[in-house]
Amino acid sequence: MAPPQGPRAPLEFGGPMGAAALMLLLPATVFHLLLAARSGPARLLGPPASLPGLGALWSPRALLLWLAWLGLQAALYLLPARKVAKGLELKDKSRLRYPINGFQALVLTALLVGLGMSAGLPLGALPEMLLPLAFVATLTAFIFSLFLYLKAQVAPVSALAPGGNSGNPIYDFFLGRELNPRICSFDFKYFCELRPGLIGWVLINLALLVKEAELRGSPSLAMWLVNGFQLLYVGDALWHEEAVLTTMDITHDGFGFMLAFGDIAWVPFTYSLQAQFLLHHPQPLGLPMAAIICLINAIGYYIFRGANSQKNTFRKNPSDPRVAGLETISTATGRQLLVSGWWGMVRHPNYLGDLIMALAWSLPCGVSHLLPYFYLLYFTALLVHREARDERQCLQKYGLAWHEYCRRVPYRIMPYIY
Ligand SMILES: NC(=O)C1=CN([C@@H]2O[C@H](COP(=O)(O)OP(=O)(O)OC[C@H]3O[C@@H](n4cnc5c(N)ncnc54)[C@H](OP(=O)(O)O)[C@@H]3O)[C@@H](O)[C@H]2O)C=CC1
Ligand SMILES: CC(C)=CCC[C@@H](C)[C@H]1CC=C2C3=C(CC[C@@]21C)[C@@]1(C)CC[C@H](O)C(C)(C)[C@@H]1CC3
Repeated sequence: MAPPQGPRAPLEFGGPMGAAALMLLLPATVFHLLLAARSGPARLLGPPASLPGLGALWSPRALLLWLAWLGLQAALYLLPARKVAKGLELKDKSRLRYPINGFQALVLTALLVGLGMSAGLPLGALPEMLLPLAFVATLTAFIFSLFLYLKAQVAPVSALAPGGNSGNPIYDFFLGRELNPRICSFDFKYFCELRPGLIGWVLINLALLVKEAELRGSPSLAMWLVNGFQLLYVGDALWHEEAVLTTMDITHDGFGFMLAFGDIAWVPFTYSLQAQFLLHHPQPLGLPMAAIICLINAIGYYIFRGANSQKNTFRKNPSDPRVAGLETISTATGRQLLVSGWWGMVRHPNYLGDLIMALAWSLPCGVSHLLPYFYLLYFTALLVHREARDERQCLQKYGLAWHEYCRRVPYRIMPYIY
C-alpha cells in the first residue's frame, strides 16, 4: 500500500512547532559553537564567555566573499562533466540527469586556492571572518528557502515531495515542498548537497591550518590529522558523487530550509569545529596516540566505504561478481535485500563506520573539553533519527520482507548494543 502523501502524510520533526523551534535553534547553535570555540573556557553548554555586537555579524566583505564562493562553485558545476548520471525513476516515470564533476570541482578549487595563495591571497585571514560568513550563509539559507517555497507553488503536483506538503506554511517551508527544484538543468538540491558546503568545509579547515602555522610557526600534528581525515571524507563523497543520488535526501526529502541551511551553513561552520577549537586551544599529541587515532579513522572508513560500495554495487547490478555470492531476501517489489556481508552484520553498517570516523575526528582535540565532541554527539542523534525514518520507509516499501530482514539482522547500527 502506498504511504499517505501530501496533507495526509504523517508530520515529522515535531510538526510545525518543532520546525519553528529548529529554525531558531539550528542557527543559534552555529553561532554558539563559533563563539565557544574561540573563547577561553570553550564550553559546549552554557552561555559563551562574550557575546559580539551586531556589528561583528555583518560585513559587506563577507557577503561579497560568500557570493563569489557560491558563484565559483556554480560555475564549476556547469563545466563539462566526465559523466552524466541518471537519478532514480520519478513519479511521472522520468529520470533526471546529473553531472558527475564534483571531484573535478574540488581539484579545480584547490588549484585556484593554491594559485591565489602563491599570488598573496591571505587565506589565514579567513578564520577571523567565520562569524560574518556564517551570518550571510544563514541569511542566504532563509532567502533561498523562501524562493524554493514560492517556486513550489507553481510546480506540478508530480514534482512535489511525499512530505513537506502538509498545507502548513511553516512546516512546509522547513521540510521543503519540491523534490528536485531546478532551473533548466541546474539542480539546486544536488548542487547544495555536495558543493559549496562540503568544499567550503575543507577550505575553512585549511585556512585554520594556515592560521595556526602563522601563529605558531607550523601546524600541529592534531591539526594535520583533523584536516587529513576530513579531506579524505569530503574527497570520498565527491569521488563517489553518483551514490548520493540514491540517498533519502535526494529521493525522498523535499528541498526546504532544513537541507538548504544544513548544506550551506551547518556543514561548513559546524563540521569544521574541531579545527576551530585546535586553533584557539592547541593540544599536545604524541606519535603513538596519533597512530592509534589514524587506525580508528582507517577502521571507520573501511566499514563506511565497504558498506556503501557493497550496497551501491548490488543495487546497480546484483550479478556483479563482487556481490553475486551474498545471501539475499526477495521482496514483493522485485528488489532484494542483502542479509550477508556488511548488511548482514547490522542494518546500517555505513552509519557505524561514519560514527567511528566521527570519533577519530574528535580524539586529536584531547579529552579536556566536550566542545570538539559536539559533532560526534549531534551525528549520533542525527543517525539514530535518520535510521528510524529509513526503517519506516523500508517497512512501507518491503512489508513482510523487511520484518524478515529485521529478524535475521536484529541490530540497527552497533552490534549487540543498538
Ligand atoms: N556526515 C553527515 O552529516 C551525514 C552522512 N550520512 C552518510 O550518508 C550515507 C548514506 O546514508 P542514507 O542516505 O541515510 O542511507 P543508506 O545509504 O543507509 O541507505 C538506506 C537505503 O538502503 C537500502 N537498504 C537498506 N538495507 C538494505 C539491505 N540489507 N540490502 C540492500 N539495500 C538496503 C534501502 O533503500 P532501497 O532498498 O530503496 O535501495 C534503504 O532505504 C551513510 O554512509 C551515512 O553515514 C548521512 C547523513 C549525514
Ligand atoms: C541539523 C541539520 C541542519 C540537519 C540537516 C542535515 C544535513 C546537514 C545532512 C543530511 C544528509 C547529509 C549528507 C551529507 C552531509 C550532511 C547532510 C547534508 C553527506 C553529503 C556527507 C558526505 C557523505 O559521504 C555523503 C555523501 C554520504 C553524505 C550524504 C548525506
